Order: sequence, then C-alpha cells, then structure tokens
Amino acid sequence: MPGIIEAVDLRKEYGSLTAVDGISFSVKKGELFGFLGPNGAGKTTTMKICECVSPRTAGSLHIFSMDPDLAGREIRSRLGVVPQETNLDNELTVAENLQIYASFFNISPVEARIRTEDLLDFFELTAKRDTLIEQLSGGMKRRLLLARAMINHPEILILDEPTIGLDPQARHHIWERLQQIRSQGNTIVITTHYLDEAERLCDRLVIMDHGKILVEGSPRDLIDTHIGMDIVEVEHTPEVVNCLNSLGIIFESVSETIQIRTKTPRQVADQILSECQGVRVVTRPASLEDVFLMLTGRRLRE
Ligand SMILES: Nc1ncnc2c1ncn2[C@@H]1O[C@H](COP(=O)(O)OP(=O)(O)OP(=O)(O)O)[C@@H](O)[C@H]1O
Repeated sequence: MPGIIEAVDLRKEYGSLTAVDGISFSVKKGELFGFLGPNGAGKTTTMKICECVSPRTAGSLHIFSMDPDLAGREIRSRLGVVPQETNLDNELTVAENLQIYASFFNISPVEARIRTEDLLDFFELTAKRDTLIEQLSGGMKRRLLLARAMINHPEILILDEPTIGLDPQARHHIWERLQQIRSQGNTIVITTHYLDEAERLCDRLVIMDHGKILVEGSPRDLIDTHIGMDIVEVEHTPEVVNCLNSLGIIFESVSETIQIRTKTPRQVADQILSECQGVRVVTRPASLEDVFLMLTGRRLRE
C-alpha cells in the first residue's frame, strides 16, 4: 500500500545551494515519522515542500496520492502545520487566535467555537482562553500552535521542531499530547534535532545531513543495526590510551572521550577501573547520538 506521503528523489535548490539533495521516503498512515538532523540539514525545506508552500525543484511527491504541484490547495486543507517560528497573532487572545484560524477553513462560527473549546481543553489552555498571547509561557504558545494546527481536523500534522527551546517539563507535556493524537489514528510528521525526542516519539525516522537521508528505520532498529552494543566511556588521556592498549581493549576516540562498544559493559568497566589509575568510567546503552556520530563523525548538537 502506498504511503500517505510518498517522496522519490526529491530535490530543492536555492540558486547554487542544494538544500534537499535527492531524498526518498514514505510515511505510512497513522505513524509518527521523524526527520532528525543538525541545523541546515534540509529538514525545514523538506517540510515546506510537503506543506505545499514551497515547490520542489525535481523529483516526485504524492500526498494523499495527489501531487502538490497540481493539487496544493486540496492537500493543504487536509494538513495541520506547526511552523518552527511562533507566528501567533499577538493582538488577539488565545481563543480568538483559534477562531480566526478556523475561518480560513470555512468552518462555521458555531462549529469553530465548539472546536476551540475542545482543543483548549485537550491542550490544557482553557484557563488562558481570554489571555493575550504575550502573557503565555513558551510551552503554552507551542501548545496553542498545535491546537491551531488541529482546528480543521487534519489527517496529517506536520510539526517543525515542535518543542524547540522548551524546558523538559514543557517538552514532556507536548510529547504526551502528540502520543495521544497519534493513538487516535492521526499521522504525524516531525522534524527535530533533539535525540531524546526522536527516540521517544518516532515510530520511524530518517537521519538527514547535508540535504541527504543517511539512514531510515525505527529508533531501536537503527541503534541495533549500527551500534548493537552498549557503550563504555572513559576520558581521553594518553595514560588511558596506553592502559587500554596494554589490556588489548579495542576503542574509538570520539572528541574528548574514548568509547568502547561491548556486549559486556559491566565487565569491561570493572577491568578498566581495576587496571587503569584514577580513571572515570561511564557505561550506558547506545543511543541515536551514537548512530549519528558513527555515520557523520560529528555530534548532533543538542
Ligand atoms: N529560502 C531560502 N533561500 C536560500 N537558502 C535557503 C532558504 N531556506 C533554507 N536555505 C538553506 O537550505 C539549507 C537547508 O536549510 P533548512 O532550513 O531546510 O535546514 P534544517 O535542517 O531545517 O535546519 P534548521 O533546523 O536550522 O531549520 C541551509 O543551508 C539553508 O541556509
């Protein structure tokens, strides 16, 4: 069965700059699909193409089996979009922001009022319904953007960095809501450069860098396929390097640390602690950060 979004060899050029360099992906109905990558990877550009607000330079794209070049308006009416920047109307209250937005979709005033109250309730903003935007916290603004994106009962939600700049509590609040929305059968596409967000939320994701997709899979599969083991980390000093060499332990240098991939992290850590003088050892499960690092040689800045 074709995906609800099907992209083949999608490209976007801005003059001589190639922002999206021939990517193919398929988003299935009902899944939470992620684009993970550092700043400038091409995630926002890809979202804007899918939102039918920026035409592709080449490649094919089908959303609901329709081509955005031919049916942009119809596709847009079935999408809910949260842009990276907070573009709420500061002159209006929370509830007014939702009602005005509803009018863009030809939703009747009566229906808009009902929908507004339902969404305010769902996003825990009812107490703020008559508050001006500038008096909201960052987390409340992001929740209101999500509520606004859902006003037209969209079949796909496209969220560009939905929790950017929020504190952990506000991020968790939004994650819970997104999981709830997904469990109701909606399709959600997010971009993020937060590894924990990608790991926690995404059913499947692609890792993007320099306009290309490096890998695709579920977070667990990507970690198992590319790393497959736990990580023991120690500080990178000449003494530690000598000591590990003398123990015959195979390691990799990763910026200021040394990493050892192993299926027996506790034993390796104990061996290092007993043989190498005064060294600090950390053991942890492998993460998407390790996958990114292995694929690109760089850390994904958090
Ligand atoms: N309108 C534009 N005109 C020219 N270049 C652009 C335009 N929009 C994006 N770019 C460039 O395209 C590349 C990809 O940018 P994009 O915003 O898609 O990346 P991103 O992965 O979303 O990063 P971020 O998380 O910082 O938004 C960057 O080099 C960016 O400078």
